[in-house]
Amino acid sequence: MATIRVVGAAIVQNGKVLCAKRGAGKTLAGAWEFPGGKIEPHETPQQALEREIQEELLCQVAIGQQVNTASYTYDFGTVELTVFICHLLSGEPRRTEHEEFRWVLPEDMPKLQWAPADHDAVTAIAAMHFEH
Ligand SMILES: Nc1nc2c([nH]c(=O)n2[C@H]2C[C@H](O)[C@@H](COP(=O)(O)OP(=O)(O)OP(=O)(O)O)O2)c(=O)[nH]1
Repeated sequence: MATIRVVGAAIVQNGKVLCAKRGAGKTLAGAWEFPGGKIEPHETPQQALEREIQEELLCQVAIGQQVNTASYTYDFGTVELTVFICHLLSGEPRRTEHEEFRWVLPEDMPKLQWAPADHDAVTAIAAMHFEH
């Protein structure tokens, strides 16, 4: 099975990170994730992330430091997830497909039930400190 290349945004505001709960009826329903999605063949990871955030959260982000890339094999295929630290440029994130949004302090993020591909990124971000 082909690898599914995915990008996720850890959007930071006031020292907290936006965590998003996947909606019912989707793969990995109810799991927490970073907003984002699949990278199209012609896109860089950053281009894909800008597009996905615009489409899914109806706002614009500045993409910063790459946190990590990690792979996890689900029953439907292998997801290769790259996570970036992002900041809001304009607009406020709005829910169009997620069940819930939560702004969470980095150290509290590991308490949520994350999609398995996200665990290393969450551990890395949990050790970071952002300006309030
Ligand atoms: N956006 C996002 N996807 C993630 C994360 N962790 C993780 O395993 N995934 C998986 C879920 C999906 O299988 C795939 C991302 O595709 P997508 O965001 O386009 O998902 P989707 O629900 O629209 O598509 P589908 O898989 O339900 O067909 O990667 C994450 O932190 N963010």
